[in-house]
Amino acid sequence: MPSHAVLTVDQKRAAEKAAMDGGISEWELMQRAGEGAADWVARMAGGRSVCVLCGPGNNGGDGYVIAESLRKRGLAVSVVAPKEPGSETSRNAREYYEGEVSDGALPEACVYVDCLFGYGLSRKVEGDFACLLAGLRDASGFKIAIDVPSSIVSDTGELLGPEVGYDLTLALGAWKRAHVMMPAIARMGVKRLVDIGIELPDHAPRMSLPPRLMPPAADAHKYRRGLLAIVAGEMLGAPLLSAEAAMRSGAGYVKLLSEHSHPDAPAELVIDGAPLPAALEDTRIGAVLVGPGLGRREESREKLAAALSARKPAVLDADALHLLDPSLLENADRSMIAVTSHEGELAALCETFEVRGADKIARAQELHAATGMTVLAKGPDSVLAGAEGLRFFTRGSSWLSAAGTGDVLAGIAASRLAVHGEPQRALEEAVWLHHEAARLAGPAFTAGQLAHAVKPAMETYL
Ligand SMILES: NC(=O)C1=CN([C@@H]2O[C@H](COP(=O)(O)OP(=O)(O)OC[C@H]3O[C@@H](n4cnc5c(N)ncnc54)[C@H](OP(=O)(O)O)[C@@H]3O)[C@@H](O)[C@H]2O)[C@@H](O)CC1
Ligand SMILES: Nc1ncnc2c1ncn2[C@@H]1O[C@H](COP(=O)(O)OP(=O)(O)O)[C@@H](O)[C@H]1O
Ligand SMILES: [K+]
Repeated sequence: MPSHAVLTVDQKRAAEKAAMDGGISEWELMQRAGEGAADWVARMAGGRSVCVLCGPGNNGGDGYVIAESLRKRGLAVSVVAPKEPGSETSRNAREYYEGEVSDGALPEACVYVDCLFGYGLSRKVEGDFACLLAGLRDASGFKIAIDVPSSIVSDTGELLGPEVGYDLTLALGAWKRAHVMMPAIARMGVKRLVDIGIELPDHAPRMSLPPRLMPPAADAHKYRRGLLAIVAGEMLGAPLLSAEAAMRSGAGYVKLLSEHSHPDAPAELVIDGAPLPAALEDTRIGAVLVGPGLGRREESREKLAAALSARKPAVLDADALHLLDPSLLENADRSMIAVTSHEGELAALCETFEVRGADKIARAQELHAATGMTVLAKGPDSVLAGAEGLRFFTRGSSWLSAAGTGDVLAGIAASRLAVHGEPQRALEEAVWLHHEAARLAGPAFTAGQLAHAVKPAMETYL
């Protein structure tokens, strides 16, 4: 089975070195990479012409192997290489390719394969390389990036040259950080992994895998399936959206803890008006959600304090993340807390807990390390940091960029937490269900419609 590890360049180089120390030559690895990529390119080309752009390093070496493989399959192939190969293995590859190589402008082709630079990109792309990439950006053919798009830094997703939009990106041997980070992923098109048969580190950060959900046990009842208590605050709409999603995500019983009446609340949502500390004493509560619509006043802080000192599995979202501070965490069971923060909330938490990570991945990881909470840093490049390590997700629908979709996510996560009590698993399941609900809801949905689509999304993973 291919590994789902997401590696830094150092980790990838170490894995390749270990394979070579084990007796596989670099040339053998390059042939595997090139042949595996050529299978995809041939499929996409469907007999049409292909142009391969080759750089001076091993990414360029892959390009010559791809070109030769396509040539042998009878395709019309052209190769452009502004500079001669510089490494021994890429020189082998250049000799292996029996066709013509030009160092001129980008020729016309139906499919372009970009092998200028892979994870070895070390500085701004300029001169002939930049001209070729600008030509590629403006060309109308199908564009395939090999390993990492040539203007993108593998470890950071940073752009160091012309911004080309690819249709397909083929990661060789392992996913790299750039394959999960914005803005890089927005330019990569569909992403696929080409297995080159090297062992990858067991405990590396990895892509999240689709969850496998279970129907309730034969002897289930509403409490055993999970009782979720949602703490209501100043604004009524947000916790109701969370509740709509939570009722469709597996919990057997969803309660809104609120001193106010909610005329718009659905009939199946129980409203408990008891004073909050007393309501939270119910030992049957499997999880608490606090934050959506909570407000940021002194009463809001008291509610958050009460929710945390109940020491139950909890999802913290929205206002709760602005109110949270080290003193509030003193009475809490941090290992049972799941946080769903967007960029602004993550920044606020990092400031409160003095976390200064260089990028989103580092911030999520360091916030988890500093607090013990399981942290989901949301967005098109959601990253989850918890006791089981880092998890990355493929990008969800951009229609999720609508008000209230975060309340829906928090409701799903809290519902899953009420079902099994495991924060990292709950957040992972929630992201998948959220993305699937968005896919099923199609374009231009409202947060309420998204919450309703969680029910059919559940079916996908049962
Ligand atoms: N190792 C293995 O086992 C396997 C590796 N594989 C493949 O190798 C790729 C990594 O290869 P790599 O390390 O040779 O780096 P690569 O991405 O080709 O670039 C380095 C070259 O580009 C140059 N250069 C950099 N930036 C530049 C710039 N802005 N402008 C101009 N030049 C620039 C740099 O030159 P220098 O900095 O030395 O001047 C050097 O010559 C990897 O992504 C995968 O595709 C697969 O075959 C599987 C097996
Ligand atoms: N462009 C996007 N592509 C994919 N997912 C997105 C995008 N923008 C937002 N999302 C997702 O939508 C949700 C928005 O949550 P949030 O910002 O808390 O919204 P709100 O506070 O209005 O409920 C998050 O789950 C986030 O990952
Ligand atoms: K490339």
